Amino acid sequence: MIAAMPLLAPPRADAPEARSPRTPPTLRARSVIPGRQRWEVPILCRRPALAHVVERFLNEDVSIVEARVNPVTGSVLVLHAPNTPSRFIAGLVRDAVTRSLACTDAEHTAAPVDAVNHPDIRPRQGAGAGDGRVPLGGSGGRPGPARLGKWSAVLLGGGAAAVAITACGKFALTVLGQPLISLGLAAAATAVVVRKAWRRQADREQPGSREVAMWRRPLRRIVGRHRRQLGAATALSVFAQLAEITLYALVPSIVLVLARGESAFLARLGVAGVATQLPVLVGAAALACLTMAALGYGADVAWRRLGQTIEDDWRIRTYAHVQRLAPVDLENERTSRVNTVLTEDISQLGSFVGTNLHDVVQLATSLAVLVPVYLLLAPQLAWVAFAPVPLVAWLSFRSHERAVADHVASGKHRWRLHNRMADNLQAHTTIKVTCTETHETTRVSELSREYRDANRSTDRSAAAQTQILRLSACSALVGTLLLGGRAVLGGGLPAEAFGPLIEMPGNALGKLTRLGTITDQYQRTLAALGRVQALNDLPVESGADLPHLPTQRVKGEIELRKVTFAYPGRQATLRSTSLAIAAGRTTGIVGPTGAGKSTIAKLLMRFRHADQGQVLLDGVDVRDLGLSDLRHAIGYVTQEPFLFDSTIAENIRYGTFHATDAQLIAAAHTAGAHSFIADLPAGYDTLVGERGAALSGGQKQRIALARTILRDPPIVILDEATSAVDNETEASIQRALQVFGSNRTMIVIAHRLATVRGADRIYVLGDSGLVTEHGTHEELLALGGTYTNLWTLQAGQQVSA
Ligand SMILES: Nc1ncnc2c1ncn2[C@@H]1O[C@H](COP(=O)(O)OP(=O)(O)OP(=O)(O)O)[C@@H](O)[C@H]1O
Repeated sequence: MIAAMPLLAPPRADAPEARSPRTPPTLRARSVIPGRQRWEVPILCRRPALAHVVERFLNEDVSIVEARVNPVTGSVLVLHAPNTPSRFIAGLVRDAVTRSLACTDAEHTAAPVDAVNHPDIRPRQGAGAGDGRVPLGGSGGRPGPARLGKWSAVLLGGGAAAVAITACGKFALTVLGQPLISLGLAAAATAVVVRKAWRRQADREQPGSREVAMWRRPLRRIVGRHRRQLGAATALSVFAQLAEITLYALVPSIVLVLARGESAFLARLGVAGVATQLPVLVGAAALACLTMAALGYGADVAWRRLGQTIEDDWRIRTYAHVQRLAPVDLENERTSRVNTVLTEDISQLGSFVGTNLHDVVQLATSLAVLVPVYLLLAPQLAWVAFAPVPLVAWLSFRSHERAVADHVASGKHRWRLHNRMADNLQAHTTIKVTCTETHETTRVSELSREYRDANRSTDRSAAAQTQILRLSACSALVGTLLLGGRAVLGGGLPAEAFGPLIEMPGNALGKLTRLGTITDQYQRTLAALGRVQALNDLPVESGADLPHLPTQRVKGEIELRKVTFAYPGRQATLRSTSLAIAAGRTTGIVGPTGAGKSTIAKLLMRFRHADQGQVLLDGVDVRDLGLSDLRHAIGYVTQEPFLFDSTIAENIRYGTFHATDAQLIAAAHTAGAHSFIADLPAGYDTLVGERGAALSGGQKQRIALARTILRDPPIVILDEATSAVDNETEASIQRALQVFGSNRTMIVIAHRLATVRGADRIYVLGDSGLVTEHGTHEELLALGGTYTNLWTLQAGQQVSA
């Protein structure tokens, strides 16, 4: 029996990280891909009890599908919905670790975490009777004592404030009645609310946005050279908002004129008598209404257009940059990350400008009007108008955070349901074969019901939050009516000055309710800008400015001189490899899988660079040749060629866009593709589908071969380019290629020795790209080495086949 030990022992001296639970734990991203993240958390290393609690906290979170913590390595694996922002998950991991660490404190004062199924976890003696569950508080899932402490503080603070106001209510009212003091207090309180919310959101959802915000004028970077458009959209927004405020001010004034008979202010302006004043005021209101609608429409269109222009601008610029990146930056999972930046992040920049900036300008205009108007016309009411500002700002942030959490919760259910349905559709044959239709229908119904229930509670809370926000915003209206009415009755405020002020705070506060969303969007935009900028900062392939190499001057003599090369983090693929490829001849390269044959082609095309040694073309190091010229001189056909989702003709013409139909068909003939293309109902106009899905492997290879033949480069590399075609077709392609290949440097990489049999020279590679044999087919057979063994083996296989 394992001896009982403290529930969560403090970090051991030999633990990799010993820190106070108050300092944020160190997290290092190991891999972050949509739907799956792996983090390294040193503090969890060799602390099984802590790791177990972190795992439980994470698995209790609705946004996480599954979490696994390895106490030996301190690695945390999180599986989640692919559309959940990865930063959000990172925040959850950090939060779970912090909360688990905080339990170390809590165990002194409250119920322990528990003695659940883990031998390391035992309640401390006298620490309270655990019920076998982690004490979680409400939706936040925080340990009870922490929440209790927070609420006690709120209650104590509220109580103290109430006592203070009762005790010195008159004094407080007198102080608040000073407009500048009330304005200052409201501004300070709002600043505190915004700052706290900003930090919370930045830490939980968008790490990195704070750093980007430190850049000088991030908005200016986003907008770039479209400042004029920004100015025009801003002006339209400001005037539309002024028209709206005017309308809000005119309506109560009209009612006032009707009630009191006449407006002294208008009479002083020469518009006397209610019969004249009424149509003037109504006309002004109608004009304000029209202006508001027209300018509002103009502003909306201008902002949307600006958003789209910015998006378009960034996308084109970034895409052009991505095209010039080294292939190494676009391999494997990096492609999906780059794709996310090009699509989602750049859309975020555009949509923030297109939708949220409009709101920001309107809010700023409302406050810019509200403050001086109140200070001028009714300074004694200013505190009523300003007091709800921090409260509404706080509620706006809270409701937005809740909305995000709700959205994540329902997103998890939606993801499960969609996954199940997509799986079932793909597995329809299996389901039919196993007669499990009813079973699957039941499973989908259950998931659908869970999703419906999750949505119901999300909808309820969203509706409640909207109304709570409205209610708080309306409190300003009630306060203004109450205190303003009393001031008018007491003679301290002229009714004519009070009328236009009634609706103004409500209008401004209504806009303030969007503050949470705007701040959140701003942070997302900053984080997106950071990623877009990082992509744009990646170095491009060098060599565009190197000496020109006209294709017609290329002879095609290639040499690898003691080349050593290793992919990052791998053993050397080529170790001091040397080989010479004669100009205008056909050279075969054979060898076991992984020997480095394709790597030689990549080095020649400068997709990668040799760590040592040189790759020479016509005696010049390829690094000293113009990149575009070098690649123009080489035609490279791979085993798995890429076909675009268009017609066969367009795919063959890709790169030689002006080729005539006759040239196109001639190339297809040489590649052995014409006969099968001609048999298709739409011939050369046949759509090949996504990545050539509507064609067989051998057909795709022949189209790619035709594409290179049409380009007519002086050097051609066929890297298993005909591996998927049958022997007979390959033999006929080879016959056709003999004409095409005369006076052209051809490098044929193949496993099937029959493919290279006719080559002028064949290199046999061994481990680490070492050349073990070379010569013609006959010379190699005479050697009786590896090549002979392979040939005998393959010939035997053919005979038995
Ligand atoms: N992008 C890469 N990153 C890391 N390692 C790589 C990469 N590409 C290839 N390798 C490794 O380099 C070695 C040589 O690969 P290469 O594709 O050149 O072999 P090959 O001789 O052409 O093999 P095959 O006959 O199977 O096509 C292999 O061990 C492979 O795993």
